[in-house]
Amino acid sequence: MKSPLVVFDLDGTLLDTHADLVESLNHTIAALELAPVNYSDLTYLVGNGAQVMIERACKLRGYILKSEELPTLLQRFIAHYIETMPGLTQPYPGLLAALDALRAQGYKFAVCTNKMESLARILLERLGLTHYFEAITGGDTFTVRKPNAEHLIGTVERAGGDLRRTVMIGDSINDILVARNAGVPSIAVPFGYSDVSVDTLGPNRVITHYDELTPALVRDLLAA
Ligand SMILES: O=C(O)COP(=O)(O)O
Ligand SMILES: [Mg+2]
Repeated sequence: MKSPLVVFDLDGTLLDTHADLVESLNHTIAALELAPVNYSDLTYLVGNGAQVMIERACKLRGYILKSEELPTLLQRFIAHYIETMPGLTQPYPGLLAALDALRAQGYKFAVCTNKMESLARILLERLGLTHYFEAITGGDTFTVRKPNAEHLIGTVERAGGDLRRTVMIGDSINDILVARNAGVPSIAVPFGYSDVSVDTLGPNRVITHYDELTPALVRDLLAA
């Protein structure tokens, strides 16, 4: 039988990326002389990748981006973000202890993020976390991305897992929806980037700290 798999979203779930996202995003929109965004704006901006984040930040500042302006801005964001990473980004409290405890019981892990795969890989590598994950997929890995079920299904395949023995954990609507669309139980965390309270998204469970992500919890969700 295949090992049980826990699939993690990245921004706002595994890692608190807010300070660096704000900084690189503000560097990007400064090229248009737009006023900076702040941390609380991220709940609306993050969750669909860098391109959407830039588009929404411009909209928030009353500027409707022309499609031909986007590639240059995206490159500006990517260059700044790569140079900064890992910056102030850190795993959320208790994450590493939870991963170690689950791993000791035979659980495997993967990352399913709408961040670009290359950025996710660089960030996890610079934080020394890559070794935890059997697979890392991003918003540009497949032809579709979260909340499309195929993003999660493809991630589980690459990780050598079994969809029937998989749990998804995330901070926003796309994570709960991708789990539902793929028929996988979900756990929501309230400390990331959701503009609505995560319990209204309909996850199977909400945990407020990683000390609640125990082998017993994952086992219960898989058994249900
Ligand atoms: O970068 C984003 O906008 C979203 O990233 P996430 O899917 O890891 O939350
Ligand atoms: Mg997220």
